[in-house]
Amino acid sequence: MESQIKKLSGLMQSRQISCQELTQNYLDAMERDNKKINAYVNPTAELAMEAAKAVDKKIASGEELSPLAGIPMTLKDNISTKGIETTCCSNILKGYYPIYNATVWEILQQQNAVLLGKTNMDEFAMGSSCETSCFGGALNPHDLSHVAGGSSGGVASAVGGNLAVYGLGSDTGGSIRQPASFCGLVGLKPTYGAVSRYGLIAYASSFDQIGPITATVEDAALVYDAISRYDEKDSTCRGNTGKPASESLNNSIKGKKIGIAKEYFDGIRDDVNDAIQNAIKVYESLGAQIVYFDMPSLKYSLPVYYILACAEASSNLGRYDGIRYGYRTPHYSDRNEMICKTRSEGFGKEVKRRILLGTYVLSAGYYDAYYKKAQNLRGTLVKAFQDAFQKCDVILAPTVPMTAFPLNFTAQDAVETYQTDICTVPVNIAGLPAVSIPCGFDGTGLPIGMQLIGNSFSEPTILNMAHQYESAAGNSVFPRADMGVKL
Ligand SMILES: NC(=O)C[C@H](N)C(=O)O
Repeated sequence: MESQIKKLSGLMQSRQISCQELTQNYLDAMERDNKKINAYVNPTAELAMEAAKAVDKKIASGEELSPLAGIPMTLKDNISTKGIETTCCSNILKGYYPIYNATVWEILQQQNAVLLGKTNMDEFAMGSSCETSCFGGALNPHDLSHVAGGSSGGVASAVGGNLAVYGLGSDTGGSIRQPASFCGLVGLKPTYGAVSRYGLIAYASSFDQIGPITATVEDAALVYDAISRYDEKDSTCRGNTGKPASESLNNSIKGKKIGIAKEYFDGIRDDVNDAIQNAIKVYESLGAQIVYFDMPSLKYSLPVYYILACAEASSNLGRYDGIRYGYRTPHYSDRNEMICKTRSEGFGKEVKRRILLGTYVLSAGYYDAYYKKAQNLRGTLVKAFQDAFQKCDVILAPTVPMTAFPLNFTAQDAVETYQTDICTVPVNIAGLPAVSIPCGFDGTGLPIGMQLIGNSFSEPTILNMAHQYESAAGNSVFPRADMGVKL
């Protein structure tokens, strides 16, 4: 599929459309369609037009610009934007205006990106449907009776509904890949440490990564190349020190080994399985070799993830106390009561559940039984992936065992919802990169996604494999919803 970023950049460079016209198209479409899908929680129309004006000036003066210059885009509402309200879609952060920018936003501003607004998400990124947002969930542009997914549901809803060309989300246990899969998009979760998280509001710091949600693989590669830079402000960040991913997309994949671990397919829906089997055939026709193996330790992924992520969340979210910023309860008699009431009133139900779970697994007496055991098993999973990459170049797996949930599905049973993260959490545990791409539809027309998982810093390889599939499978598996800006 043609890169949307390159196409629009070309139109602006050749003066067929100005950046102000393009941006206005998106703002008009947002005005008309955002109420249908609730993707944006904070549109930034004025700032967008200012940025667009500056881009038009630079184009007129002949300045050489990056392909991302003038491209209308969005940021998940947990990415700090100086002077622009950043809420994590939580009542406790309503009215919070960061005094500094996330590094990714600094980089994109330097590249003359045009921010259309901040998008919806599950509260503090905790959820798989976007429905834990204090603004109500973002809807799936392919079927408004279904969710966009989560937690970066607003980014996926906006890009899938043609209300942004691309967006940045964050992925702790699937939050970029799962909504991308639900909305028929490409979602890249980079290697832990490839992209700076400075200014990303923390959920679970040993898992969180920022990455793009886009309509095509080439777009994902272009955005990844722009943001994967070393940043001294994030001690876990080294950036991508290898070749740009966008330069490897057209490499032949003949002879590449694709690993299939049967555990990834346990309990997935038949139509999802069928779509992936078809994709495997496409890969075989491109000359790739399929290797099958077992990864029995994958079964520990869910408990390991939910124990460690909740433990880290309980610590990270300790900072919301009503003292320094964010919401403060209006009625209290002393400091303790103020903190207690602020947190009880400010956090939603799912966030409270995870803080309680995390505090429990870290408390004396339970630490060894849960937290320590989970840390040890994390090592086992890291090793299982290292062994797997002795046998193959990439692992192919479903992104989610099903397609987008109907509305309110996740409200019914928290544990059942956690289980739907079964295919996405393993790479976060091991710190690996993975890209989700569309590979078909279910019987009702909802998109199905599959993921390609690579070894650390192998983004060029997984994006090359994804791009080759995308080109061979054609537009039929890459749906565009009938709303927003028609390109
Ligand atoms: N944040 C994420 O990556 C989403 C995951 N479902 C979670 O709730 O933890």
